[in-house]
Amino acid sequence: MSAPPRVLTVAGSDSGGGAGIQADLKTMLALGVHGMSVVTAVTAQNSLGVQGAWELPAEAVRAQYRSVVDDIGVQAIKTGMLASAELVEAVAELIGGTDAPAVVDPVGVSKHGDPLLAASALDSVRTKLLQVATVATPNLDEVAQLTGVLVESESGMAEAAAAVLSYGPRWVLIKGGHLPGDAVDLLTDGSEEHWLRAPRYDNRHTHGTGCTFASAIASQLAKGQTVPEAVAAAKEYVTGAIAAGFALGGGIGPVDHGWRFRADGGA
Ligand SMILES: Nc1ncnc2c1ncn2[C@@H]1O[C@H](COP(=O)(O)OP(=O)(O)OP(=O)(O)O)[C@@H](O)[C@H]1O
Ligand SMILES: Cc1ncc(COP(=O)(O)O)c(N)n1
Repeated sequence: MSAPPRVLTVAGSDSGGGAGIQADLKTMLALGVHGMSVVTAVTAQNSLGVQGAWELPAEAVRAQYRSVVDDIGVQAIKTGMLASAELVEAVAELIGGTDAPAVVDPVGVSKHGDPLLAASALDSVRTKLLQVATVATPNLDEVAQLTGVLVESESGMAEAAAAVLSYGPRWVLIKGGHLPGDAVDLLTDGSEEHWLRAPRYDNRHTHGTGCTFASAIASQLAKGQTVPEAVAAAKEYVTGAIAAGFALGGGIGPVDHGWRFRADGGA
């Protein structure tokens, strides 16, 4: 049997299993690729928030990355929580030296508002990490932090996209999930514009949406799709996962990474 495409996530661990490394690996399994991980930080986290976070030394991050890339190889990479300027710079350098598309989710804070990236790392994200991204996937809060552009409606998304593209990613996906109305995102490389629209589900259990979306894009890229094809397929997957999100614990539950298996009556 031939091996499935291989996808690497470089991200933080979410002990609650809804976001971070755990969301990424579940998404990769659901989309039929072989998921691998470089852990950047460990969080003590649940449906109520982040109770603690511990960053790994840059040396441990580099060693995990080399172990995977040098032996197994990767067809796509996804980055999530990178915690500090030192880790952002180390990861940007590693990705820059690897011949695989990279989906960069510039994670800043958790859904509960807990910081997952030091303020002192923002400049490294702007000048080092975005440059090596094939697709950058900021939400509107991350757009504001990185570029100063405040988006209050769909009409502001193109300006936000141009501001992010000025830092060098090939494509940017501006996620409008935090706006009212339909869940609308804009994908552009500065010449093509693709608007992705889905119904908004009135479901508070949306922990992990951003991680899931970015990992789904990386999985589809690893299968050989173009960026617009990969983002369209990933949008369909994340929308189904949000629609099926379920309650766990006393707060915000996770999206359902296994919704397609369950829809088929399996799992
Ligand atoms: N209630 C919802 N119903 C349908 N789609 C949604 C909903 N909320 C967000 N989305 C979509 O989910 C995807 C992720 O967007 P979002 O803006 O939530 O990312 P994010 O804030 O980075 O996620 P996270 O908070 O997990 O980091 C986008 O395609 C967005 O349009
Ligand atoms: C380790 C880790 N990575 C990313 C997120 C963002 O996900 P969300 O915004 O849904 O909390 C998170 N909460 N934890």
